[in-house]
Amino acid sequence: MLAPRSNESSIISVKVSGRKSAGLPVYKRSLKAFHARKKSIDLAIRSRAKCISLMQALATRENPPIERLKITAIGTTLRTKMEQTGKRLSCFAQALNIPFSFNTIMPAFKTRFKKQQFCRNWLHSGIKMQAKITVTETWLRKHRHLYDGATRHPFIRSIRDGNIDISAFKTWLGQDYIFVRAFVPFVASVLTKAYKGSDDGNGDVEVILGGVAALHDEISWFKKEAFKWGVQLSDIVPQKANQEYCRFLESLISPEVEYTVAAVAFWAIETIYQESFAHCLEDDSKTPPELKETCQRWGNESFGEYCNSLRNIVDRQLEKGSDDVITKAEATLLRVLEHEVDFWNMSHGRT
Ligand SMILES: Cc1ncc(CNC=O)c(N)n1
Repeated sequence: MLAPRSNESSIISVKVSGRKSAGLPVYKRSLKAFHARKKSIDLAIRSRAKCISLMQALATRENPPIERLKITAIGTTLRTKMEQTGKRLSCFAQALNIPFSFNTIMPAFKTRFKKQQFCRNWLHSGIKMQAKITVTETWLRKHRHLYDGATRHPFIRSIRDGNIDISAFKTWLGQDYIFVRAFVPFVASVLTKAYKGSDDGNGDVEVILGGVAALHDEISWFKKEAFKWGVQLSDIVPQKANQEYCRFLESLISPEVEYTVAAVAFWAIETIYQESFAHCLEDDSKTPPELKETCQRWGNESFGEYCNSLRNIVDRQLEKGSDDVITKAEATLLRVLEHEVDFWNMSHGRT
């Protein structure tokens, strides 16, 4: 559900969406209501700047004092970006002594039109709109702890903080090359399942084909990068965690594994790298310059959009999946998360 309107006194819900700013009149009207000491108001604010001026206004208000400011950002952009915004706003609220909470929701939209329609309705109709929470959203909330373990691993943190041990990086590079080679037939099998398993009016095959194509370039990149760091790829022996992960991928190639289940694994595998490496590129990161290109490879925005397309595919499939398939798919997600954590541990030399 979208930022539920609270009936408690002085609780203000603010909704943030999109990059473009809402018409100023909406904002002015809301502020007027606020100055008139209405007990509860609901603002549709579409930019961080406006949130900040609102907070400044709230901080100087004495009667009645603000009890809590709740901001819900609706997902029209990348999760990591929204969370960054949340962090900044939270710091600001703290400085102003305003009790503050922030949360994000990311409803999936099938088309750009649907998204625009949603945002427009949302701005104008206040709280009446409800966004349906997707299955992936539910899972990520439920397994937040494990998910964060995979995307904010000490290995990733050490890149981000600029104190990574270069030998650990080289280990990761060599092992990941082997992983990516095993990933290719897996992705090809997802492509086959997409072709066979659905009527594909939604263009799943094309999205997945884009993934296959990118892997070709990725393998060349690994070779080039290995040469740069003096890593001899032909000598690499896959370590235990890597072997187990590759074996897991192979098990998913089987035709008995449903398209939905395999697609969930595919989405999760790509997204974990996207979120992990995007974290190393945030403004306040101290990632060493020589590792920036690696982080860019998975942390860039267009890879992020590709991950979102995969997520939409997965949510659409899950929406019509049987209970049995949904249960299997969730278990598969958990196994991917565990394998990813083990993979980072192995790279970090903590097996
Ligand atoms: C262990 C692991 N997980 C995910 C990825 C990202 N997908 C393809 O490159 C990767 N390269 N390695």
